[in-house]
Amino acid sequence: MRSSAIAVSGLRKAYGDKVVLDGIDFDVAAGSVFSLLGPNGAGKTTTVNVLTTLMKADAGTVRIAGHDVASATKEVRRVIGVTGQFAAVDELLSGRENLRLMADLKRVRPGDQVVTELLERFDLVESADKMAATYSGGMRRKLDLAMTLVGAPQIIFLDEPTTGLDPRSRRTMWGIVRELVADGTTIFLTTQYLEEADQLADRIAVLDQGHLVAQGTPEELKRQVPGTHVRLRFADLYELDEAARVLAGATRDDEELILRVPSDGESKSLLGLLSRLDEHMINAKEFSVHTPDLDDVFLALTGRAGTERTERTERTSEEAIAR
Ligand SMILES: Nc1ncnc2c1ncn2[C@@H]1O[C@H](COP(=O)(O)OP(=O)(O)OP(=O)(O)O)[C@@H](O)[C@H]1O
Repeated sequence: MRSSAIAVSGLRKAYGDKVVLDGIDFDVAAGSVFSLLGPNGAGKTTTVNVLTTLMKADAGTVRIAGHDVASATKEVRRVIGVTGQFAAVDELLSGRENLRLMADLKRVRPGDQVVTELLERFDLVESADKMAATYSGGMRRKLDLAMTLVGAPQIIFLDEPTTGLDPRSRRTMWGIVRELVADGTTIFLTTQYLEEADQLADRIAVLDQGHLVAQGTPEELKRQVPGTHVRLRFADLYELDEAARVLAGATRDDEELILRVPSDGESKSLLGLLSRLDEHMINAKEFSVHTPDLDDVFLALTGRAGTERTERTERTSEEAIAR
């Protein structure tokens, strides 16, 4: 069995009378990616702050590489790297100077060599001597992460590393995370993006209103929600009624005019389903086969949609209004 890089037990934290973490427990195996998933304000940054010694917990214990965060702050700081939502990058320095400063602070030798390697690894060589203020958001995040890697920490905390990044920069970040894990680094990643956790994490914990409402591998979490189904959208309630009568075992959403029909998703079953609708002269406006994803998990666990879906829905309705 792999040793534990992070062990959290009974962690509690409140701001005044607002309880943000209400006794949470989890364990992260060394060399794995653990993702803490939760909507805005769920307490992800608070968790990172406690785990990285920046904030004291009200109760509970946290061990990082075996060291207690409350009593062995120095030892903990020696083995971790932290990339926060608010980048530690000094805008008035160049990328190279920022890295050099970090290498000096951490007394990493030979500093120049480490800096050159990181600039190359993060594809920042061309802009290395430009002021960081001129960098794009994606470049700044890369520089921030490169600075975190100076001194090769065993355990890295990434607090929403891709929030606000375009899809291409997000994928670059994912690639870097995968490389780090391949080298044996442990990653603690917070994210609002279900897809990100699904892509990167060995284990996921879902934080909601102070509690971890689920923990497991992405596959285990997906198993907690209804399986593959066909989703049909109709023009009006009359068509929905008709379809619901014809297709046994379907569940309906009257507001959205949607019918969900359990299915294995194979072409033969789909053809059968469509033929039945056609025989009864029922037309579906939309037709899709849906395999459960982490969005469904979040919805099933918390009764609310995940952030990505909320954004997507808002965008769709804005687009609809614009049209
Ligand atoms: N220093 C503070 N004093 C009072 N309340 C705070 C403080 N820091 C955070 N909070 C509140 O605690 C809750 C959790 O905040 P936290 O930043 O940990 O959430 P988060 O999951 O990281 O959210 P986000 O995705 O928006 O970064 C929020 O409601 C926040 O407003």
